[in-house]
Amino acid sequence: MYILRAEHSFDSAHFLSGYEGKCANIHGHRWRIVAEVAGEKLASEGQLRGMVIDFGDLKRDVKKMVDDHDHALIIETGTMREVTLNCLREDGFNIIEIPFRPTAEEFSRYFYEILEEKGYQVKRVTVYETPTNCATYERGR
Ligand SMILES: Nc1nc2c(c(=O)[nH]1)N=C([C@H](O)[C@H](O)COP(=O)(O)OP(=O)(O)OP(=O)(O)O)CN2
Ligand SMILES: [Zn+2]
Repeated sequence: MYILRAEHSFDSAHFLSGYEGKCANIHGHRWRIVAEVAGEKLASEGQLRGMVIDFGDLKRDVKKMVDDHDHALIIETGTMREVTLNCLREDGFNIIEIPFRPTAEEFSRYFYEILEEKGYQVKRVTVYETPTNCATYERGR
């Protein structure tokens, strides 16, 4: 099996609702997303000869997915008062609501599923929350 890897980063803020400690406050990370996709066979002719897929396509899709989350405050639905959310939105802030706690683990599954929906045979997705801490999602066999 061949495994291809592409990575991209985005800068966004989050907080962990219900967390006891500093991560309960709004703070930012440079999130680094490493996506790995698999393929059994290489193309035998044409532009893709010797390739599973074109890195250019994979890079473009990973970058688009990641850029969609850049420079935002990413919050779990229901963890911020509507009035606060509305004020932030009215003041032009980019708020992304997601239906899960914004941890590295949850993001790794989330980005895995986005790439899967685009048709990739995803092997695993790793999300670095800091340069030294990451979580990886892959399907059990
Ligand atoms: N298993 C997980 N644990 C934690 C997660 C997570 O996603 N998965 N996330 C957090 C917080 O988001 C927090 O921002 C991480 O902070 P911390 O580990 O403290 O990272 P720092 O780089 O800020 O650490 P310093 O030691 O203060 O430099 C918490 N846990
Ligand atoms: Zn954090």
